[in-house]
Amino acid sequence: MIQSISILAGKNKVGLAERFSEIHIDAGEIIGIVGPTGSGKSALIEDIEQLAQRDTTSSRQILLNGKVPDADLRFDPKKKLVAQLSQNMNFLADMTVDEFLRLHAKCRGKDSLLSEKVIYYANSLTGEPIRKDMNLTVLSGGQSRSLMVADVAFISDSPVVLIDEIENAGIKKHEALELLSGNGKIILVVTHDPVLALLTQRRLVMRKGGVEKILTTTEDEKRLSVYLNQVDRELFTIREQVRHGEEISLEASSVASVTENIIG
Ligand SMILES: Nc1ncnc2c1ncn2[C@@H]1O[C@H](COP(=O)(O)OP(=O)(O)OP(=O)(O)O)[C@@H](O)[C@H]1O
Repeated sequence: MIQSISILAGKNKVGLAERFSEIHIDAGEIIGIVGPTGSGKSALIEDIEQLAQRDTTSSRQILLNGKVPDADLRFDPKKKLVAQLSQNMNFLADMTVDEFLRLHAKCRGKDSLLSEKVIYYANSLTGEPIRKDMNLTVLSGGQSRSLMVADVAFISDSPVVLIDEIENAGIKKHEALELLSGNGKIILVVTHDPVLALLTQRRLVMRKGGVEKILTTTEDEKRLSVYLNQVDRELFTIREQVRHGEEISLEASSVASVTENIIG
């Protein structure tokens, strides 16, 4: 059981020591990773994925539960630490949702009845209903991502979930993060989307290959996050209405509350 991971500082691209000694992340925490292109976001994630022991370009060291991890955790592909979720991922298998989930549960040594639970929670993240007899290949982007999130939450054993570029994934982002972190996973979100970035508890700011700053989400940012989430949820609803060919009414109560704030 992984209760925490610790990142012990290494060096940035120009060989300077990073300005922290240790970043301790507990299970259930949501951490943002931000920074411009080439600033070292992927390299940091790779260090965590490989459980780096001062043997990567950054010279960082990763501890699990405060200790140096066993070698089999590093090299056994079945004990993968990090599950990845990204906007560009799609299912390719020609099987139904239920067949896939049962097979995945079986491979992981879990009860195949989990399939029902995964579909139930996936449906709470998307506006387009997912049925168990649907073929994976016909799922929309939003349906696929919702299913992946729920699958990672309940079937995959990976204690760390990396979320990369889900800005336009067509799912309820707040609920997706809650579902994953509520299941005791450590969530790393690489994003510049304020809706996601401000939902995190801390943001690691990358620059020149090193962690330059660690920002703790302020009370102001938390308040802004609540507002942005409301806007995001309304956008989600309106997008679904547009998708279903409906007319959009400004008077509809859910839309009005947010638009009042925006257009006064
Ligand atoms: N600490 C480091 N020491 C040496 N090289 C590094 C370090 N961190 C990153 N690099 C190198 O710098 C390059 C850019 O890093 P990386 O791909 O991690 O950036 P990124 O922020 O993920 O960029 P993008 O947003 O474009 O995906 C890579 O070649 C990587 O190997």
